[in-house]
Amino acid sequence: MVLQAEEGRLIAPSARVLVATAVPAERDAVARTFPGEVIAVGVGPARAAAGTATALTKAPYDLVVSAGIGGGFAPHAPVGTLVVADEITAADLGAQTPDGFLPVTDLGFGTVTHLPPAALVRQAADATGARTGAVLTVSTVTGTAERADELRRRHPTALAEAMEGFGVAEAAALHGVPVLEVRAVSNPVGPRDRAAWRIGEALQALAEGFGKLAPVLESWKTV
Ligand SMILES: O=C(O)c1cccc(C(=O)CC[C@H]2O[C@@H](n3cnc4c(=O)[nH]cnc43)[C@H](O)[C@@H]2O)c1
Repeated sequence: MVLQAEEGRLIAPSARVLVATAVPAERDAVARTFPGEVIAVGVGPARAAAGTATALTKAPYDLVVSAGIGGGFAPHAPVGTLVVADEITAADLGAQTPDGFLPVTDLGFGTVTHLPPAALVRQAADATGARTGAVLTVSTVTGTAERADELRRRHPTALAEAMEGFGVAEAAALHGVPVLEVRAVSNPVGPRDRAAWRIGEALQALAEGFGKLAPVLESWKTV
């Protein structure tokens, strides 16, 4: 590790951290309290993967963070809760069969889960008071109680769902960079009620969370 001199002391340089959100409102909420690089890559796993991969080809990073608002699974992740993913799982990447859903890995392809570094997950949760659990990536926002129950059954540790984490994680993995996902809950996962989404409350929780997370992220190193 290269050390920098500051006022006669040797200090480790800050980790280079890239935070990827879906939309500009999320980017601006994170940027209010986090001084590192924050980009809005678009909604959904494909845009997230493409945008993150493009950023990673332009500059080196030590860590990539997928961040934004998300749906929370009741009763463990109510609106306003901050969730740090200990597992980032693509919940709808696979095949439907008469006997149920098969993840793409059961078909002999790719991966459906990325694991953020456990020590970083713990430090992030300790610093922010966030809950830790699986964050699911979906291409279709859950809109019925039946679908929410199916996801709960298939992913018993899931706390939240969103639409970008797995795409960000795939891009990070291709570049050999560790990944983290942080979500502030704006709505319950379940029957669609867009008017009930508490976006302002979630963006505030996201900003406050990143203020507490900043020293953890900046001091985090794999070596
Ligand atoms: O309308 C606004 O002002 C506004 C401000 C910030 C964000 C939004 C979004 O619509 C963000 C979409 C983004 O949110 C994630 N999300 C939120 N809830 C869920 C959910 O229940 N299931 C899946 N994804 C959810 C998702 O990552 C979207 O990209 C609007």
